[in-house]
Amino acid sequence: MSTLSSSSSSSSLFRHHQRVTVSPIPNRLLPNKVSLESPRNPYRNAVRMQDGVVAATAPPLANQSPLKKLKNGLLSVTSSEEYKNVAGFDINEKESTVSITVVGASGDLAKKKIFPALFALYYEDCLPKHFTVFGYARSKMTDAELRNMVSKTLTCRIDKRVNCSEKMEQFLKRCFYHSGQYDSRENFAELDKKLKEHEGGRVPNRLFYLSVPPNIFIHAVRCASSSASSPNGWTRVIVEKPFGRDSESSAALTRGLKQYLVEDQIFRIDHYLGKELVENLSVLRFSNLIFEPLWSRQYIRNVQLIFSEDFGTEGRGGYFDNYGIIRDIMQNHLLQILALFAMETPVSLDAEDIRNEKVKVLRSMKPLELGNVVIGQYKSHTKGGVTYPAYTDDKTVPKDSLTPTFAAAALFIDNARWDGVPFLMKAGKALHTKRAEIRVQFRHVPGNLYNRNFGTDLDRATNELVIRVQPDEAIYLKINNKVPGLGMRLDRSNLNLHYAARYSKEIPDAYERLLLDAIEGERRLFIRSDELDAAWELFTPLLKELEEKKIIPEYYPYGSRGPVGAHYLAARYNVRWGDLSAEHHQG
Ligand SMILES: NC(=O)C1=CN([C@@H]2O[C@H](COP(=O)(O)OP(=O)(O)OC[C@H]3O[C@@H](n4cnc5c(N)ncnc54)[C@H](OP(=O)(O)O)[C@@H]3O)[C@@H](O)[C@H]2O)C=CC1
Ligand SMILES: O=C1O[C@H](COP(=O)(O)O)[C@@H](O)[C@H](O)[C@H]1O
Repeated sequence: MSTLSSSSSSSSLFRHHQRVTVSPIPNRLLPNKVSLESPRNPYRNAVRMQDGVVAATAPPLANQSPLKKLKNGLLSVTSSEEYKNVAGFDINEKESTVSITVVGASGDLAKKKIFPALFALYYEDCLPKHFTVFGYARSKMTDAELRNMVSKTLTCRIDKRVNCSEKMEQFLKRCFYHSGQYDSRENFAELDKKLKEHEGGRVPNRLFYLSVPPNIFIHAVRCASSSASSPNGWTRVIVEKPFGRDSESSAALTRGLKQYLVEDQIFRIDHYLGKELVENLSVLRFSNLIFEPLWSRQYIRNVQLIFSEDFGTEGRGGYFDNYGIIRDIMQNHLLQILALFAMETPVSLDAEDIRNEKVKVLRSMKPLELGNVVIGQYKSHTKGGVTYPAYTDDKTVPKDSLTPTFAAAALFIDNARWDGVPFLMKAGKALHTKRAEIRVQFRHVPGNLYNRNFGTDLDRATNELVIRVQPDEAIYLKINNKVPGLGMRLDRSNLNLHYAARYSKEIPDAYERLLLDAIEGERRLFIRSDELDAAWELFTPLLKELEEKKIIPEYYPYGSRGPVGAHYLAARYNVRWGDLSAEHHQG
């Protein structure tokens, strides 16, 4: 491992102009754009001086320039100023701290996802040395009551239970609460005072997580930015969806946020981008030779993006009825996956390069047409003596609601790579199974020598790549092979990367990755405002038409496979939904 040595053991590294030698870490070994202190920097301990001062090796903060200064493989500097110039890192920098304020801490998302994710990061030693978590909401609570509430939802990973309860206690001691109104500058100023006490004179960095209903976003941002933003560190705000309900309301939200924040401070979260297999999509495409050459209209017949849940909107009907499944899942989660799937190779893994490519895909797409969409709504169903409710049985949902709980759509990308390839999306609640997957169906083999072995149904013989995002993460490729023996019978088999079998490590929750990224200022997995605008442009005309024409959804029984209309839609493009074929269980 690379080491770092100093010619003196003095605690002040450059006090006497002593010469410091720093052995470089080859660029190729460093992860893309991580900060020195990042837990994702595998060399962070290697560059820590014995006296506790962090001295950076040349990369990653500096570009190639320090390498020019290398002599016998060592970087040589004489002063902190010179060090700062070559390494891009101020060795005398004051220690910093991160305060994470969960706005809406009494709510469902905070309890279910945000606090548990923060604890998991703490357990994994991924949070900075100095950090504090603050809950902020209107509910009256003491610090002890917050800790008690939070403690109920913290869990230890199955594969990592060592010291878990001690770690939980240590984590809870770092959690505090402040009760206040979301539109009160005074209340945020009180929060600011408390944050300062905990920051103890270090450079304060502040992250606000807006885990409140969307009508509160702007009030909270106004008050947080004017009364509780960091004076000399960074201030970032994570915003939860929904980002509006159409182009106009989304643009208004963006304008509102940008009155108080610059784009770089806004972290619009789409938690599907934090899922392991969605993150893996780019690795699969761009670090294997075998996929990218096939990744176009020349070899791909259709792409299917499928989301289903085996439960209804229970408990969230009030929110859901104003949005429906198209806004809840398709316009964000599935469209984001589509953009990552279809984008051209980005210039680099930098956030802006990736987001530039995603925007290009979205802007190359045609807005959805009503004729290419099927909507459904679940109705009550009795099975095995149990009666499952209809969507409209929810007391918070109007009895005559036409809000879709299911939708299927065909989308097209008008560019050279994807011209004519249907991208089919399907999303639904209260279906027979819970699953999210990407299915890529390849074209038939031209002049296939084995055609007669497949009978008349050539679709059965096409290769299909399945990326199962959840549950039971897997990537498998359906291929044709010969059944062993003297005859010539063909079979379908899966080349299967089954994560549970391949890796014993538990897969982190999406919120862990995204929170860590926000703390580190990594924007790659967050939605930029132009991406959001482009996404809404595709869906807004359709959503308006559905509502204006009061299109009646096709009713499907709770727990079923959804409306039959979805099959007709797919058939129009010569597609069969891969998740419904008899074989898909093999995966
Ligand atoms: N829950 C989930 O699984 C998901 C949620 N989201 C989004 O995350 C955000 C938070 O979600 P969730 O925790 O479920 O939301 P909640 O409805 O639980 O609201 C969070 C907190 O906000 C405050 N609040 C609620 N309603 C109002 C109101 N009308 N006026 C003022 N304050 C209010 C309450 O705190 P208090 O009364 O103490 O101030 C509540 O505890 C929302 O934007 C949601 O759309 C996104 C994806 C999934
Ligand atoms: O954003 C949302 O996602 C959840 C599904 O998330 P998952 O990580 O559990 O797959 C969905 O239930 C909810 O309606 C939607 O708002």
